[in-house]
Amino acid sequence: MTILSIQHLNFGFRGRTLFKDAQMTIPLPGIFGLAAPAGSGKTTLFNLISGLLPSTGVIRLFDTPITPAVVSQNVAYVPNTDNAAGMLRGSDYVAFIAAAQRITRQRQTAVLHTLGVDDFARQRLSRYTPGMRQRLQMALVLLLDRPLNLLDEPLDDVDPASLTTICDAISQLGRAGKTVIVSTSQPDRLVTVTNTMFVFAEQQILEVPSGGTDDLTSASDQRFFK
Ligand SMILES: Nc1ncnc2c1ncn2[C@@H]1O[C@H](COP(=O)(O)OP(=O)(O)OP(=O)(O)O)[C@@H](O)[C@H]1O
Repeated sequence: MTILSIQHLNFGFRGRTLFKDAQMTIPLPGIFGLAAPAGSGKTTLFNLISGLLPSTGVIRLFDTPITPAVVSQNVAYVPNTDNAAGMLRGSDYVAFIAAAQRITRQRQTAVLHTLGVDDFARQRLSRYTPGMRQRLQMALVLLLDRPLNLLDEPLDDVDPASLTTICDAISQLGRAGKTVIVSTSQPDRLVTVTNTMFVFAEQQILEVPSGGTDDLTSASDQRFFK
């Protein structure tokens, strides 16, 4: 069963083409990077995979064309946006989602502890640093326990301790047989979790087989990376 298959993807905004007859395939579970400069289409690709944007292409998850039901059963998507529910405490936010998803209190407690979120769970989300916000989001990803996880820049701009903690959680997902796609505009931050990267070049999505960030210089324009 193929995890993700994208064929003949065409998409752009206001006359700017981001993807032109692009393909992308993930045949087996694993951890994958999506390394591209700011503004090149990483968030757009995640929105297309999760059906939030319409495309003319064919996108299949687990051999099934995407529908809201297929996405909600199989995908955890962490967008790279500030949480709108800023007045909520982190613990309330987790409890709200855990109740909707029927996740036990025991599992919540264990996962929040693993991510070190229990240290600041009582604080309001509006006071969170990027590292705290991403650790909380990562805790939710572990709790949701979905086969495909789309993480939009969870490592960019976080403090060193959060970087290590989040990388450990991503590795944990990989060991559990989940698939994770981690976008970044700072590919050096991904090297401890994967050396398999997708990059964008000439409106195509290319897989860089291995070798970490060295290969990115030839596949994409390194000047644009932060
Ligand atoms: N709703 C929209 N309407 C018009 N243009 C958009 C819209 N969303 C994104 N774009 C444009 O599409 C391009 C790709 O944006 P996208 O957010 O997918 O890039 P990105 O690689 O995720 O960037 P970043 O690293 O800054 O998050 C950008 O030029 C952006 O301005």
